[in-house]
Amino acid sequence: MTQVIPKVKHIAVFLFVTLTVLFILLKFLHGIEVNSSDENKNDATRDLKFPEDVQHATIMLNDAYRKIEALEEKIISLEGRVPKTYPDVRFLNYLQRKRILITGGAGFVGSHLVDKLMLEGHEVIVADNFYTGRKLNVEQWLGHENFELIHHDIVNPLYIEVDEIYHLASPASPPHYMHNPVKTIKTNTLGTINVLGLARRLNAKVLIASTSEVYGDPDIHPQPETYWGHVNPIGPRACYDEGKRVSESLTYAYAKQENMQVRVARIFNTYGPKMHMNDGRVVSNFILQALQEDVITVYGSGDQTRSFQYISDLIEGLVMLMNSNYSQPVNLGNPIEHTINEFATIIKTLVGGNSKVVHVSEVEDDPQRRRPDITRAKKYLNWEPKVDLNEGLEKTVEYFRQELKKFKYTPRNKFFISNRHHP
Ligand SMILES: O=C(O)[C@H]1O[C@H](OP(=O)(O)OP(=O)(O)OC[C@H]2O[C@@H](n3ccc(=O)[nH]c3=O)[C@H](O)[C@@H]2O)[C@H](O)[C@@H](O)[C@@H]1O
Repeated sequence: MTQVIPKVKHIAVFLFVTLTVLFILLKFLHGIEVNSSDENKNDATRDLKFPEDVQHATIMLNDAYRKIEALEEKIISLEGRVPKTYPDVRFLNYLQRKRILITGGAGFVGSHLVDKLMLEGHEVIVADNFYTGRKLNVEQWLGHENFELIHHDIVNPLYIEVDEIYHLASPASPPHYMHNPVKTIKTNTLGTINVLGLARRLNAKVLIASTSEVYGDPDIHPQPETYWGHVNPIGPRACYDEGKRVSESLTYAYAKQENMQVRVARIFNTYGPKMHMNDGRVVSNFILQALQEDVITVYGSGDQTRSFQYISDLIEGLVMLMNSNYSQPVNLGNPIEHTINEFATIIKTLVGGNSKVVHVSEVEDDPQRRRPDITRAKKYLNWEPKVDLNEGLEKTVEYFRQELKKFKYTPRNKFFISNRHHP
């Protein structure tokens, strides 16, 4: 028995020591665990911070993308507005090169004249109030050393130095000139006085753009320049018809009194690319209506007639008249005449599609027949139109087709919304 007790004592001591070691070991291990879980906690905290960083970086990246996109757009728009290369212009020495002012040079006719005179090597200054003209029309010349664009309303005097002046400033489409008849009269009276005054001061040659509308609703057919016309002086078209008649009167009064060199072009219905989508005249209306399979609107019976000339023929005629020695009025137009009904069929056939021709109410004082007698132009300028109606219309249809891709046209509201950003 005495031998058993020490054995038990030994076992108890052994157990005590073992348990104590185990306890210390466990304690130690627990300590490690606690520490390592703290470290994990720190890692976790770091993990929590990381998404914030990513979020922040993403915001910055998106911001950078937006800025790059804006810059790219700006570059595209600048490249579009200021071409790196200009069309080749002829070189003229200082004796041949003229400095030419075109009032209304950003309009339909004016901008085509700009192209011709620039290509010939002259210096061209355009003065336009952008009432119906558009910078877009002369965009290809912006920045060219021979070209200058002035935002100026010719109702106010203009003081510059030039050798020749083409005075084209005036709204020309009936809905445009009737929209603000007083302004139309001012442009054709005060505007013409300012132009003639400038020409007198500079001893410059001046060409005034007049119109077939000075013949009004003619009772002589076709119309020679010697015909005095049949105009209602108080009708809705009077602002334009009478405005242009006064413009002509002023021109010949100045010429006689001040011994000036003047030219007067009586322009008949003209069409072609660069016409405003919202021009409102028959050519642009019918083409746009046909292209969009909308109804083709004939005003009145459609038996009234017009004779249509292509823009390049007119431009050639204007320059030939300016360069001639002939100072009396000259008709510039195509003598091939069509009724408006025939014209609707021509457009329908050319464009195709399923547009219906509808007759709507007639326009007050609408001239019933119009066709130029171009004997004078042939004799004194050796000019006659060259472009066939179908050929000219094909180019014009193609132009409007492209315009429709760029703009949404809403004829009812008479405005259109750009599909692309215009600066
Ligand atoms: O170019 C000319 O000689 C002159 O004539 C035009 O006047 P207008 O001939 O009445 O021009 P449009 O508006 O094109 O009208 C031509 C004919 O088509 C008709 N029309 C016009 C638009 C339309 O949608 N439907 C339609 O039947 C008119 O009633 C008119 O009988 C312009 O007023 C002038 O700028 C220009 O000087």
